[in-house]
Amino acid sequence: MISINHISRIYENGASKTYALRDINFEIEPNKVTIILGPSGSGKSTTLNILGGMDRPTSGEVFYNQRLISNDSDSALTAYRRKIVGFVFQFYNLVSNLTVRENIAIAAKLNGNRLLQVDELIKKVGLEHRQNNFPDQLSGGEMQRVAIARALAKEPALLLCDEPTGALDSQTSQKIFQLLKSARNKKTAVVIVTHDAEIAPIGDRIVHIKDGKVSKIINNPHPLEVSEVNWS
Ligand SMILES: Nc1ncnc2c1ncn2[C@@H]1O[C@H](COP(=O)(O)OP(=O)(O)OP(=O)(O)O)[C@@H](O)[C@H]1O
Repeated sequence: MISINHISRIYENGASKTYALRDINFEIEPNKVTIILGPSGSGKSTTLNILGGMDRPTSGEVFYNQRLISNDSDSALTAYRRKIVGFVFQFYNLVSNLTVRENIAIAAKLNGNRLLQVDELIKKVGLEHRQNNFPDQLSGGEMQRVAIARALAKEPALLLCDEPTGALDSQTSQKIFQLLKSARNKKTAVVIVTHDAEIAPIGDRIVHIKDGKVSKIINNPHPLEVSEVNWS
């Protein structure tokens, strides 16, 4: 579904250059959870931003369903982001003056989805009892569940998650990862960025990034259940 071919990304600030990514290659497929694993500063967020059409590589190509998107115009890239990509960030990014239900409904409406689906989504993330609350009345785990429901309201082909449990305790993290794993399907690829090697084996594919390079790719035909991870 997505091919990343020889991507490099150099940040230039005045005379200084940072080589955030150096010639990386990998594929993302639907019905799979791809984990991008690496230490701080290795280039994970830069990779995710390029996958999500929020940034362009300095060189190399990104294909979505065989179509070259890395040379797209700003408006074409915005359309790709709107139609294809759902984002889940570490710090939720909810609209603070909208309720749980409204945060999800607005995403569903923007994408022309049926209102009925809002109920399904609220149920899926287990927030029926919180649907009329505002974000500042929720726990971190609950806010992240709203963010996931909001991302899923798009029925995205690509669900991109940047350290989705970075601010959460381990018990809450387990529930969030279970939810994210269950989001993959024939149409949806799930990509999760993490620095936590313990979590990586839940992925169907693990892309190790180090110093802006892919150091190895592991295809994992028997991914761990979230409950099998060492959460201590
Ligand atoms: N806008 C920018 N300008 C200059 N350098 C940048 C910029 N964004 C990222 N970098 C640098 O690029 C490299 C990769 O950054 P990136 O954020 O992709 O890493 P990361 O693996 O996501 O790190 P973390 O886990 O700490 O978020 C780092 O050296 C970082 O300092």
